[in-house]
Amino acid sequence: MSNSTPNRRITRSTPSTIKDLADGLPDTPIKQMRHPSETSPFLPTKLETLLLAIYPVTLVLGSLFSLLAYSTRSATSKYNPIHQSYYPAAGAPSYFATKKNIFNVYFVKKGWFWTTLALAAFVVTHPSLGPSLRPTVTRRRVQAVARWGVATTVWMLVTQWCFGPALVDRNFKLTGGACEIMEDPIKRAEMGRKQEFFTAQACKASGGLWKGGHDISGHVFLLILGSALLGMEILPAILRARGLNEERRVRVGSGKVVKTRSIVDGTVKDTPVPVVLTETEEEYTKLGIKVAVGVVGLSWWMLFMTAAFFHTWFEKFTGFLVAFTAIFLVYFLPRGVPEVRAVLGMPGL
Ligand SMILES: CCCCCCCC/C=C\CCCCCCCC(=O)SCCNC(=O)CCNC(=O)[C@H](O)C(C)(C)COP(=O)(O)OP(=O)(O)OC[C@H]1O[C@@H](n2cnc3c(N)ncnc32)[C@H](O)[C@@H]1OP(=O)(O)O
Repeated sequence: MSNSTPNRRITRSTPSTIKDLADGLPDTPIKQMRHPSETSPFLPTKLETLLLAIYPVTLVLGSLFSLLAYSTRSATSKYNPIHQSYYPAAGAPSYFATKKNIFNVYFVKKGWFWTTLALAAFVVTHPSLGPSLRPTVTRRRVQAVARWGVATTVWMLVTQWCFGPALVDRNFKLTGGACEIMEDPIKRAEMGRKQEFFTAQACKASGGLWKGGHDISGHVFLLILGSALLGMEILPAILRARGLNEERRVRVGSGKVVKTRSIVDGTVKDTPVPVVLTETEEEYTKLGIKVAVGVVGLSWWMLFMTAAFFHTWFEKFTGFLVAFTAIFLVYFLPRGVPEVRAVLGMPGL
């Protein structure tokens, strides 16, 4: 079919580059070479697939580890699904199998803060988004903050507050869960007055047991979403620093699927200019990347530990599924929908 089809929407006005002119022509062999594949823009590139595959592989390996490792089989306490941990904690197979381990308390339980801090460090220091360490507002910085905003909204709705209890708590109740105050008669009476506790946090804080429903793993969700967010943001910068550039596919206003190099529909306005950095700026740039890589690395380790010592297979699977849905919304939907891309942009473009 040629580009002159009457109902095809063409958003460009006057062709200003050779690429623009080529896009206006019928499908010639040259043009077909420029669009060698019409693969869905919603799908990750090969490198992204490989990197994203680390998550399910980590979950499976962690779960297998807990089944096979000598330390878990010989531990004096067993995994208790009601306490959601090895109980009593003193007999847990590893320091990382206890809820009070320092990385859980200060890193995962404050995970969104660390993710935000690492992203902020990258956004203010990396020259691909704006002048290093200067408070200049650039399109790329605004779009990076917009992507963070969407991810933060999803994190909040899933784990913190969704016009009342968070989605994980609502799901827990919908699947038959409830808060059971077992021992303390005063607390039991208090629970009677309040009818019931609606969130896992309120329930546990009152000494109750949050049991009976399906508890989507908040750890798996947060660790995957936070580290993938950082990974997807810094990947183009890391690749470019090594002289590489993995082409992603996007759908442009005319409906065509093209490689990112060919975007000419106005959703990306400027081309990267080579930046010359002072030594200090370069130091900060490297530091920004290092902080992000550090947070990604620790998140991966904690994901592995979570897979090995906490939750059921199904709880980990649903945590993974919800995180991947959010990653799709922030990083893959914009590739296929130009209107969303105009707002959220794409890292490195
Ligand atoms: C480009 C960006 C620009 C930004 C611009 C803005 C301007 C900035 C100015 C300045 C910047 C700096 C400021 C930024 C501010 C940012 C805003 C914030 O983000 S502040 C929010 C901080 N709060 C968090 O981060 C909470 C994160 N935590 C959570 O969401 C939850 O705690 C979550 C999801 C991690 C987990 O919830 P679960 O622990 O209740 O549930 P389950 O994962 O299902 O676990 C069940 C049980 O199993 C244990 N468990 C599971 N895995 C474990 C593991 N691996 N180790 C130990 N225990 C484990 C858990 O501890 C839990 O037990 P048990 O409830 O504690 O009794």
